[in-house]
Amino acid sequence: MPAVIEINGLSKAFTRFRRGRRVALDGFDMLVEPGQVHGFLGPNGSGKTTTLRTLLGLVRADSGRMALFGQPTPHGLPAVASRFGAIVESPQFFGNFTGRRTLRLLAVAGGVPPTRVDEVLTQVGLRDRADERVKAYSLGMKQRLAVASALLKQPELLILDEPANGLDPAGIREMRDLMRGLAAAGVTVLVSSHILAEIQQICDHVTIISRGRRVAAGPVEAVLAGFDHGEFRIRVAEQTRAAEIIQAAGLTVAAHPDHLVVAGTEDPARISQLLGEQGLWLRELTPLTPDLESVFLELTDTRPRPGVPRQVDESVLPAATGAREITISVDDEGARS
Ligand SMILES: Nc1ncnc2c1ncn2[C@@H]1O[C@H](COP(=O)(O)OP(=O)(O)OP(=O)(O)O)[C@@H](O)[C@H]1O
Repeated sequence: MPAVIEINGLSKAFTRFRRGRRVALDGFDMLVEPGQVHGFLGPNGSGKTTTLRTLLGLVRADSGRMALFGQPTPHGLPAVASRFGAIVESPQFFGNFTGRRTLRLLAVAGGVPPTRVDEVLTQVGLRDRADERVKAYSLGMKQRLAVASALLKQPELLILDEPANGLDPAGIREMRDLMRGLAAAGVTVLVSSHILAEIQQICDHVTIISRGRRVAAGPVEAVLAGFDHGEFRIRVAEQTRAAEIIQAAGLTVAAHPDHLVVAGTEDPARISQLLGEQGLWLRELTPLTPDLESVFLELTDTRPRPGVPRQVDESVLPAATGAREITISVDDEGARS
């Protein structure tokens, strides 16, 4: 079965009047396989929207190859148009139309049976409000209407650019549940977002982009595992003495104001034994497992630094030196390569 989305070496620079060229994509690669809920992460200005717009034929690439369901794009788009739905720009609806009328018109225009309208309204949880005018909808309801419009064709792939943008926590949660439901129904989902905790909760795979290049890709857990340094946070009453004992045993210790970070052993029992033998009792011993946010900040080098103003468009930063790419794939037997 061909990949749902395959992008190789995609490059795009925008030429701005009297302001020179801005490189948005610089040899970007991406692979999305059927059934994945794939998170697409990157700082502001890293090239996410440009990638999606180029894939959908809205922007012309300078170079590189892209395919949707094995069909090269943009030329092959008509052949696969009925197989995917995408919300890449903020959708604009007529405020005076009801949600139901909006979807009915879109169904007619797309040659979709009108019975689909109620199905998608139910799917996105808008059925009770379907006969209200769109201008009375909250932002979250408008987002759902947009998702409903993309679902009319029963797509195999749904592409969502920042679906949680502007939503309150309840709205984000609803959007998350909606995406989970779609994934459970077998829809492949590609979702770009800044909300890393959300991505970590709903996505099984991830691609991280920085300055127009892929810097990490693979199953979320495998990408995180690549950043697991096998550290433990410990709290103990006599911190200085504890640090000396641990160091003397050949482990490494970093002291923080109210805790120590210990590395050099995979076995937490070793730490408690070392300290217990010297009459020191642990108040806390926690494995430090990386989360997507810390991995993202490390890979994209966008961690805020005290006293240093942050540049919000990543594409204007000087290229990071020593950037590494982590690509982790899992073969059919589940073995990592
Ligand atoms: N039409 C355009 N003309 C000129 N520059 C553009 C255009 N579209 C995008 N860019 C520039 O390309 C770079 C990448 O933009 P893009 O919108 O793809 O980033 P993004 O990762 O989606 O960012 P955000 O998370 O802020 O939406 C930015 O510097 C942006 O200003």
